[in-house]
Amino acid sequence: MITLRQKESAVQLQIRAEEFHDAPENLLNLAPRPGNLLCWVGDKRQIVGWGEALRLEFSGRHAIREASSAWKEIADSAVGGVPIALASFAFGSHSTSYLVVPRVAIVRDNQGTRILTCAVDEEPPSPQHEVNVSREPVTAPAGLWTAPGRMTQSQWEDAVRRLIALLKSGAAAKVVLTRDMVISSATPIDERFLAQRLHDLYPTTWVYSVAGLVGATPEMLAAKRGDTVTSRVLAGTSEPGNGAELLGSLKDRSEHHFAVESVARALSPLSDSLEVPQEPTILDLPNVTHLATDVTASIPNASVLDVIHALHPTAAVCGTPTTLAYNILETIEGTQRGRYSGPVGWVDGTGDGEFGIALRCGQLTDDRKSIRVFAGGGIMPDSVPAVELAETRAKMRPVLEALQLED
Ligand SMILES: C=C(O[C@@H]1C=C(C(=O)O)C=C[C@H]1O)C(=O)O
Repeated sequence: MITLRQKESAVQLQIRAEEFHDAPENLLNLAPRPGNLLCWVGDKRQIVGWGEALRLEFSGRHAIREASSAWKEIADSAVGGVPIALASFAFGSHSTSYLVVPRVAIVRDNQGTRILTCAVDEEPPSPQHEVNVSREPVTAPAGLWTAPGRMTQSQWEDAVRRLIALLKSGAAAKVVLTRDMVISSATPIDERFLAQRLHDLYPTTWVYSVAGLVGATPEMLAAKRGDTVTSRVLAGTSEPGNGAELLGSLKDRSEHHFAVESVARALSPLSDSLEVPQEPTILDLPNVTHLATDVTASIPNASVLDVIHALHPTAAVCGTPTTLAYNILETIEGTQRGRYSGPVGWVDGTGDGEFGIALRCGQLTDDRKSIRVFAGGGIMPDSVPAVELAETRAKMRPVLEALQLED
């Protein structure tokens, strides 16, 4: 595996691509061992990869922009096929972002299932051989326990109270506040198990695993195919089944409006045309119900990485106005979000790809014996701290349920 840090992209990717005849229904089962699963599993497209042919690391405020130009250079000089990478970007400028080209990737879309193998400056491995290697059995973790993260639940409620007071004094209109908790395990957590459970329990989400960040997001930051970009904005949350109440709630409608506005404002300068529905719809998930708006744009001459660079961070995960909200959340929340609430997804050599927002997820430690789970919610001047706390608990539920833990 070759790791490159910012601005070094003079490598040549070599690719082998073959049809995968008789591919199994479940591609996640193919990953041979825990520790290096790379995946993006949605209903229309599934990418399951393992091993790293190339890893690019970025940090600082321009991580996404730098990744975009590095990837373009690498993709343009690739030989043997169109490469694919999975990537996960930090929410803020303090943490590291990753773009990884899997050594082996199985890609399923409406054109069928393919095996891609990839290497830098050498012949890639045989695709057929790689899918027939022996596999370690997938294991459920045993002996799990939980502990608070940076704040206990009641400390977090206090932080929400302080934030509400600030918002009432006019410091910002909306700030998204995050909470974390830590799940520890006596045995290493197999991320193939976690990803499979998330997919089974939350089949309408996109399940991802990149460099130890594993989750199931319902929020599409940007999907780009040719010139067409779609973005699914979520903000405004209630218990499952309470869609009608959400549609009638002024607080949730304003919170949602801020998020849609931030996406429309970011896409507008790049777009030939932009469609923003007037009214939100309802997205029902097993753990929560959200207000949702699907924005569509026509954006020529840009890769999906350029589009997410323009979009991140949206008001759905940061707040309004962006810079004020960002500064406030850094002080009050104090949680190192890492790559939680940053863009996560895939990009191919043509610049097409899909990036969700890394929500409903946890970050595994290197030894996989613990996972830090994150969830947040948009706080408005009229928010109720106990309701916001319950919302974060519901948003943490996917990872807890997947690990067979109670809240
Ligand atoms: C911040 C999270 O979710 C975001 C915040 C929402 C809200 O405040 O209503 C809804 C969906 C997401 O955009 C999370 O899941 O951790």
